[in-house]
Amino acid sequence: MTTTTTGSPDLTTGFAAIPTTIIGDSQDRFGLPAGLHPMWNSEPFAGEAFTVLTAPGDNLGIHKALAEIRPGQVLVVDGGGYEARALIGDLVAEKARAMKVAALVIDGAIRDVMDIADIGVPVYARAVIPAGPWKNGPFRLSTPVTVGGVVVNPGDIIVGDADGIAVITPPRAAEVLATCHERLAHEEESRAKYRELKPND
Ligand SMILES: O=C([O-])CC(=O)C(=O)O
Ligand SMILES: [Mg+2]
Repeated sequence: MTTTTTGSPDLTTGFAAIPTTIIGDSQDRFGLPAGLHPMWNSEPFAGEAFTVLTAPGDNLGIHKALAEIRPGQVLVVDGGGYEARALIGDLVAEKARAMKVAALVIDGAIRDVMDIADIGVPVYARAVIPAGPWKNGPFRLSTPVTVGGVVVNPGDIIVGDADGIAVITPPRAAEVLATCHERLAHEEESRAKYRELKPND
């Protein structure tokens, strides 16, 4: 079954300026995939999820997804967390850049990591390994998936920064974004106060 609910572009853009830590804290510290890390020092991003569920180590579905994905969307791939075979490399990253994809979030491994940094598409994954992918399927597109233990539905808002990934469900997005702004203001107050502390205060 496919569930597609779309967040408004304004809300999605609004989240790009919010740290993933604050987003997590603003939704009871849920919605934060574990084990996926930025593969290079990319800029923060936010976009809607285009999901792929694939057999571990097989990227046929990723190629099919890149023919359908829209500019600004985030390709979210449930590869079952398999780390022994890369699901993408520089060629897939080149394709993603051409399609103006906001980022690639891979619950699996990648390769060609140096070239990917040059290409400039943010990529989050579990591991780097030279072994390449099979290209046989099976796969499903635009279906609910799990990445790093978090369910991602097509159209969920995906945010990434140096700390990792946050997932926001569109029906809660406006409320979560408002809570994020409150928390940012509160943290700024605490930060200012702590800066004034002297030893033994
Ligand atoms: O062979 C593949 O599909 C993965 C890869 O190395 C690339 O995308 O450059
Ligand atoms: Mg390659």
